[in-house]
Order: sequence, then structure tokens, then C-alpha cells
Amino acid sequence: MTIHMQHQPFPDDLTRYSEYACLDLITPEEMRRIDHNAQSLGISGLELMESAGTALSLVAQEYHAGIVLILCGSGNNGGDGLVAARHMSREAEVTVLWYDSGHQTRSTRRQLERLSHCDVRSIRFRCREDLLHHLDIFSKADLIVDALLGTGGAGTVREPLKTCIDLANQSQAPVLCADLPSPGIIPDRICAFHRPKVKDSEVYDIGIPILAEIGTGPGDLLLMQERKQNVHKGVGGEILVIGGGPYQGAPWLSGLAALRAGADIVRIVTPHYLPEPDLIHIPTSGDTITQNDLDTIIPLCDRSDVVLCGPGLGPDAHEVILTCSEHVKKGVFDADSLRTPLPHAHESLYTPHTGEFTRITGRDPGLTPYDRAHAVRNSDIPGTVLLKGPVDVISDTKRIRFNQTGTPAMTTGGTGDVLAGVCAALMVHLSAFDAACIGAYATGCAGEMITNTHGYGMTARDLIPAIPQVLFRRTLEGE
Ligand SMILES: NC(=O)C1=CN([C@@H]2O[C@H](COP(=O)(O)OP(=O)(O)OC[C@H]3O[C@@H](n4cnc5c(N)ncnc54)[C@H](O)[C@@H]3O)[C@@H](O)[C@H]2O)[C@@H](O)CC1
Ligand SMILES: Nc1ncnc2c1ncn2[C@@H]1O[C@H](COP(=O)(O)OP(=O)(O)O)[C@@H](O)[C@H]1O
Ligand SMILES: [K+]
Repeated sequence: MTIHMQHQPFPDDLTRYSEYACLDLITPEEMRRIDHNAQSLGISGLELMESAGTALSLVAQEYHAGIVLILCGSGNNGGDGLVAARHMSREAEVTVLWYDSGHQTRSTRRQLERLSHCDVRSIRFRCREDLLHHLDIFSKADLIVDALLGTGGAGTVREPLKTCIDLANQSQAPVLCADLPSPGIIPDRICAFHRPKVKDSEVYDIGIPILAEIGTGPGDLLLMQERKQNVHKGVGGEILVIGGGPYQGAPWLSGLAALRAGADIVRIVTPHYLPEPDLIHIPTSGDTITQNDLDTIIPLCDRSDVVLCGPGLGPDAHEVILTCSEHVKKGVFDADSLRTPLPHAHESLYTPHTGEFTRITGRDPGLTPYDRAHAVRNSDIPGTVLLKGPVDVISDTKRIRFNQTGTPAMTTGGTGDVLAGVCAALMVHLSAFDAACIGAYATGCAGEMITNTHGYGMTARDLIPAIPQVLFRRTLEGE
């Protein structure tokens, strides 16, 4: 999997940011995101695995076991077990029972090769019968290490791992689990890496930089779902953009950006028609959006997956937005819809820049990402906030994320409209928080690409064709 390397250092002292890292249980998807981001910050999967296996071996040695049996699956969890075996070979009589599924991960295969140079007994099993030849090993072990399934386990456990787990449970030996217990195994202790995945885990650091967790990165793109083959028209989502009036181009930029970020149908309710064959124009009665247009707009809000309100709207249509927002399932509120009283949908994403944030909260968010994160966290805005700037700050009431991508060339007018359109399209399938993180990351990456070719001559329009290259090209490479 090609890993896109990130370079720019964080423009603040990160030692103050540990409060923004999540400390409670995390999901396998979140751990995969963090792992991938750590690798994009220059720490290889093998190095992470070496740290994990070392931690595992140190905990295993606390048992002072004479005979250790390490059960290894064919994924990277198994790799952790193989590393631990190599580190424990002098301390105990170590036997590794490793599952040869035929598609071991590259890292785990590397660990197995290294083990062949160690004084460790290594036995391959491929089916249930292979295991039944080694019942004595289970009965003689003083300690069993469970490195069969970690965060990649899914669904009910298939053979021969099922039998392996049953044999481990039937033995007298305590079971030490790598990262999290394989489903059904009875743990004595759980040695979790970086963050706990299940409760009652002991957590060991494996050297993952805090920025891999509190920052956006290529790992965030893993949250984008692959489309199945038999999809129907509209699966990419129907987006409605409500905007325009004083400004003509803004809603069109948002609409085109939404299409480029994966939306299938994009309708633009705006007074001014611009000839864009890919977008559906819904005309308004006058040259600004007024109450007279509600009969047209409300049914469109009801049928759209996500509604983006605000691009180019001007200050006079706020009442209309407040009325429409009651009919909106998932709403993105940008630009001129960021006025008090704040409109809100069932699920809302607000995308203010500094001036708009000050206007809706009455507080200047400050300059450093630290202060801006505090300001967003302490604002009582009811939803997810993406506070734009040199470092974007994304926060829902629980989590905080910082996005460093982008360049000063992006201060050109309209880049915020593009960002809002991207977030709207992503929100069809993702939460407001994940959509904002990926939207900010991708729009910034697109800005970096265009700055390389156009410098300060970049226009917001230039960003649009670069969006799918960031969102979809890397995912395809990742296959
Ligand atoms: N860079 C990384 O990704 C790192 C991963 N680490 C370890 O790697 C683990 C994640 O590794 P993977 O993502 O490779 O996944 P796992 O090693 O957890 O399991 C994936 C393997 O199990 C099989 N499998 C999945 N569900 C199954 C089921 N229900 N029955 C039978 N077999 C099943 C899959 O076919 C695959 O071969 C973490 O839990 C952690 O222990 C650590 O080494 C830290 C670094
Ligand atoms: N100095 C900067 N460095 C990097 N990215 C920036 C910088 N200034 C702004 N951006 C990004 O450019 C976009 C600007 O959006 P916004 O301020 O809403 O512009 P506008 O409202 O003029 O369209 C945001 O995505 C923001 O993250
Ligand atoms: K495990």
C-alpha cells in the first residue's frame, strides 16, 4: 500500500496537545486510521510491529513461565506474536504455532523469516487436524500468548482458529492477549497497543506520534467506503445547494466540488443561471432568495441527502435558511448562513472562517491551533464545527482534529465554497465529523497540488478537478 508521506512540522508546541488525544476505547477503524497516519509520518509498519511485539514480550516475561506457547494468526496480530517469540527465546522454551492461511501479511511473513534464525520451535498449522497433532503443547504450556486475531478480526471465528481458541481455553495456562482478545478466548491479561480496544486492557505505547491521532492524514481516507458493483443511480447521494444572490459563482463552485467529491445529483437553488451541464439549476422567483421560494425549496430539502446552505447567499435570506433547516436531515452551513440564530439540521456541520466564528459566537478564536481548538470546544455550537485557517480545527462535542494541509495561496476567494461542497458530498455516507476531517484534508491536498503548478495564480475553480485525484486515486492505489 503506497503511503503518502507528510512533511510540514506542526506550527505549535505539541507537548500542550495531549489533552486533545482520545483516551477511552477506540474502534478498529480508528486504530487503522492512526496506524496509517503514523506510517505517513515516517514510522514503518514493521517498526510499529517491533514495538508492539517488544511490549508483548515484556508483559509475557512477568509470568516467569518456563514453557511458552505463542498462537499466531496470519495477519499483523500474528506478527506481534512472532516478534515476541524472537524476544523471549532466551528467557523460556518458546513454541510458535502459526496459521498458514496462504495470505499472510507482508510484515508477518517477514517476522516468520526472522524467526527461522532463532532457537524457537515453529510449527505451522493449516487446518483443524494439524492442531489435533499438537494437543500436548497446549497441555504442557505455562503461558499461552493469543496473537491470533486483532483489530482485523471480523464476524464469527472461522476454523481452524476456532479450534485453536477452544484448545487454549481448555488448557490450564493463563492466556495473554495481543492487542485484544481473539473472539471467544478467555483472557488472563490484555496487552493493548497505543489505545485500548476493549475494557480491562493494559495499554502500552508503541511510539505512535500524537499527530497521527489528533491530525488528519492519508489514514483518514480509509474511512471512505468502496462502492459495491451492483450499486444503483443516486448511491453517491443527492445534494441541494441553497445560495447565490449577491454573489453568482459561489453556489456553482460548491455544486461542482460536491460532484467531484462523489455526489451523484447536485441541484442548485440560486437566482442566477450559469451554464453548467453537470448541475441542475432550480431558478428562484426574484434575484435574491426570499420566502416566496419556500414552496420550491422545502420539497427539495426533504428529498436531498445533504443540503448545503450559504455560498454567496448574502445577509438578507437568513429567515429563509432558518425555515428550510427544519426540513434538513444533514446540513452544511457555510458563509452567510453562519449568523445567529444559527440554523440547525438533524445533523449539522458549520464551516466558519475566523470572522464568521467571531460573528456567531461573539469570541475571537485566537491565532494558535491550541487556542482555536479551545474556542471551538467551549463554543455552544450544536453540531460539528470546522474552523478554517492555516491549520483547520475540526470538533464535534467530543473529538478534536487538526488539518495542516493547504497553502496560503488558498486565501483566494471561493476556496471555502469548494471545501463546503466537498464536505456536503462526503456527509452523504460519513458523519459530519469524519466528512469535515476528510473534506479539509482533501481540499488542502488539492490546494497543494494546484499551488505546485499555479502558485498564487490559483483560482478556486482550479481546485475542483484535483479533488477526486486526492479522494479516489490514493484509495485505488491502496488496494
Ligand atoms: N501497522 C499496523 O497495522 C500494526 C498492527 N498491529 C497489530 O496488527 C493487528 C491488526 O492486524 P490485521 O489488520 O492484519 O488483522 P488481524 O491480524 O487482526 O487479523 C486479520 C487476519 O485474520 C483473518 N480473519 C479476520 N476475521 C476472521 C475470522 N472471523 N475468523 C478467522 N479469521 C479471520 C483475516 O483473513 C486476516 O488474515 C492489530 O490488532 C495489532 O495487533 C501492531 O503490530 C501495530 C502495527
Ligand atoms: N494560510 C493558509 N494556509 C493554508 N490553508 C489556508 C490558509 N488560509 C486559508 N486556508 C484554507 O483555504 C480555505 C479558505 O476558506 P475561506 O476562508 O472560507 O475562504 P473563502 O471564504 O474566501 O472561500 C480553507 O479551506 C482554509 O483551510
Ligand atoms: K489477539
